[in-house]
Amino acid sequence: MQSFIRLTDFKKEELFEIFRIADNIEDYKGFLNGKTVVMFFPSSSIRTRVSFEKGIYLLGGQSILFDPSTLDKKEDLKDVCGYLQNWADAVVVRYKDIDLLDRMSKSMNIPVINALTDDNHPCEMMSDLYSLSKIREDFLKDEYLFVGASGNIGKAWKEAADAFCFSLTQSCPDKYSIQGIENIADLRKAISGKDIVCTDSFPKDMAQEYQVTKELMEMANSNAVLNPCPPFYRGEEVSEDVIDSDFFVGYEFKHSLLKIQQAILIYCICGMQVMNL
Ligand SMILES: NC(=O)OP(=O)(O)O
Repeated sequence: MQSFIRLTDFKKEELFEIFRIADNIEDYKGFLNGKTVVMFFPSSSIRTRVSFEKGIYLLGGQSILFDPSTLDKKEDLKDVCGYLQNWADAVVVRYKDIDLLDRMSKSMNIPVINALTDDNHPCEMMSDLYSLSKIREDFLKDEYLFVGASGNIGKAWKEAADAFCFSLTQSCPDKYSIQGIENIADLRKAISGKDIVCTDSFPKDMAQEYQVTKELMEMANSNAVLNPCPPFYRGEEVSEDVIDSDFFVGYEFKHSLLKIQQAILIYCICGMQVMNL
């Protein structure tokens, strides 16, 4: 078993193995029969939680949901985990502090799967890249642009670029730049030559200057796509017209969350054994 906390904990071929499991998800029917996945999600999560719950149900498993504040008990986390592993086969955690996930992983012999922290969002990145792998000629040769401030989604894109080795540029005021990525503060210059434009909600002082519009997307490479991280806000980081245009990859793009999160659970519970199935 292996936890799924950072993409950079995995070799590229291991991440592609998760894609392979997702491609063949029908072969894993009943994989979670008799198994329980304990999930910690705040009420704000819609997409990640629904797709995890549905994915566990379709694999024959049971999910039990707690609010993440349950992990803030006075009881030592090691003791919570020591008991939990008696009945759970994996845990899925959305929590601000990634250190808590690392501590849970060290305290249990079951996988801990990161469903968003203040540092990253590895399941969402895997789903986006899997979806892109299906619609782009070679998604690793595309030029990626992240429009937004340093935050969990921007850092998640950097982590994904490091793990999969693709080219990523950021566009934001210099004060919001992410260490280790080129920042082109002028969005008009930054978008030129890009294939995949990603956004996150951003601080109010970025709103107008950095709003991705249809006119701006027309300055990117032909066949460029806009992949905003939901929840996105029309009229803030993205214009109404760009969301209603063909540049927006659409709601169905996130359909892959279901398969990919199922594949992550399978991979993490089985580890290398799945490669021999
Ligand atoms: N993007 C994302 O993680 O969506 P939810 O917060 O709705 O799960």
